[in-house]
Amino acid sequence: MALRCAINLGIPTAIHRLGGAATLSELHAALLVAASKRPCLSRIMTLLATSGIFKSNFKLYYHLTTASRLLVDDEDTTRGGHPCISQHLAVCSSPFIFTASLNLDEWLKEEEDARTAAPFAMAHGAGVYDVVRRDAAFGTCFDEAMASDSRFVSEIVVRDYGEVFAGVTSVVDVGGHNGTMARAIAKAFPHVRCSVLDLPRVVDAMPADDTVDILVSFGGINQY
Ligand SMILES: C[S@@+](CC[C@H](N)C(=O)[O-])C[C@H]1O[C@@H](n2cnc3c(N)ncnc32)[C@H](O)[C@@H]1O
Repeated sequence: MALRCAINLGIPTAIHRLGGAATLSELHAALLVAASKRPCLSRIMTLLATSGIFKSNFKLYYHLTTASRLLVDDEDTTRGGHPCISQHLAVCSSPFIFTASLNLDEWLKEEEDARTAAPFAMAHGAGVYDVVRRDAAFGTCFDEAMASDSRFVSEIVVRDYGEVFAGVTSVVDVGGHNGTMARAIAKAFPHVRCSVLDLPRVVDAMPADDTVDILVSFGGINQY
């Protein structure tokens, strides 16, 4: 929850704009934190420094770490190919997912069978994709989260795991969302013909180009 708070307040981006390290006073000046709540910000920063999200220099300066650099959401970094996974973490810590996670212990005790509801459905009476469809705000956050995750992972896949595609002539990214992964593979390995299969709602919003083939899935929706 402290991490969610830091992302929503824009703390990693503020530290980045202050040169990669910031004092509490500099953060106070940069963030929308009420004056009376400033001591609480100090506690949140201490907690996040203890967890390795930031590095504290005797509580004078808070530095970005490898982890929090991935949370910087700034045009100058994202345009330069710097990955940002804040959107993904925002969904993981959202009320919908948090409430679902409260059912994990009960869900683990149930034997798996066709009637077993996933933790998300236990909490909300509907699956993730039903809620994505009916709750516009959650749907937007979910789409942004998937897009940020794909940008992050696709960069690593093409950079570090290229040998996987040796001898492969075609790939279908099943549940490939907006096609970020398939486009990255097609661009890095032109000998691979790439297709993206996803639900009509997602496919309809997908930018069309001749890099990848777009396939519509009318199958049952996978649920968590
Ligand atoms: C968890 S997201 C993963 C997105 C992307 N592959 C990534 O790693 O970021 C799962 C994707 O599966 C899609 N999906 C769910 N049920 C599907 C189905 N029956 N057929 C095709 N895609 C489906 C969703 O729309 C969503 O884009």
